Amino acid sequence: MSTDKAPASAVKKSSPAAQRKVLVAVGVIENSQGEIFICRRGADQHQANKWEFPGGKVEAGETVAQALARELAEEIGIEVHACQPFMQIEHDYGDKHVTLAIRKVTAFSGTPSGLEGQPSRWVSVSELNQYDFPAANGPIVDKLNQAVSCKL
Ligand SMILES: Nc1nc2c([nH]c(=O)n2[C@@H]2O[C@H](COP(=O)(O)OP(=O)(O)OP(=O)(O)O)[C@@H](O)[C@H]2O)c(=O)[nH]1
Ligand SMILES: [Mg+2]
Repeated sequence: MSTDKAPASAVKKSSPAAQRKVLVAVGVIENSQGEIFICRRGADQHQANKWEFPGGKVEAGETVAQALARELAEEIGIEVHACQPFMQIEHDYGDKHVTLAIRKVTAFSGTPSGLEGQPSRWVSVSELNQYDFPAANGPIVDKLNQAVSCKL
């Protein structure tokens, strides 16, 4: 038997189930008028052409807040100064299982725009229901609407 093989532990690949699991940092960004910034996903992306709250996958060694700051700088050109936990959602799309770690961006600088060519806009919370979001996003839109209906 050959003895020059790497030990099994060194070549072990993560299971197919683990490979389709992703942790995603998602930013709910609000302006002084209470509007929320949303972007449209590309035609070649997962959940193609749906609207989203900007963000992306957390990379190895990053915290959610670090990933959020990196993604929002890359995708929409803002610098995040502070964020707060908003909610966490687990959703299985069949081809992919996502954990959305959603943060409310409470302080940022810069003017957000779609730096990757993606359509983007500020919309009032009551208008969010008119946009086609990925199925996982339903509870985010509901929670934002509940917060608005509680304001006097
Ligand atoms: N950014 C973002 N991703 C979402 C939302 N809702 C949702 O289900 N996702 C899912 O989260 C996953 C990762 O998001 P992403 O595609 O933005 O990741 P990324 O920026 O790192 O993209 P990349 O893979 O092109 O580098 C996708 O499967 C996407 O469908 C959302 O509101 N915002
Ligand atoms: Mg993204």
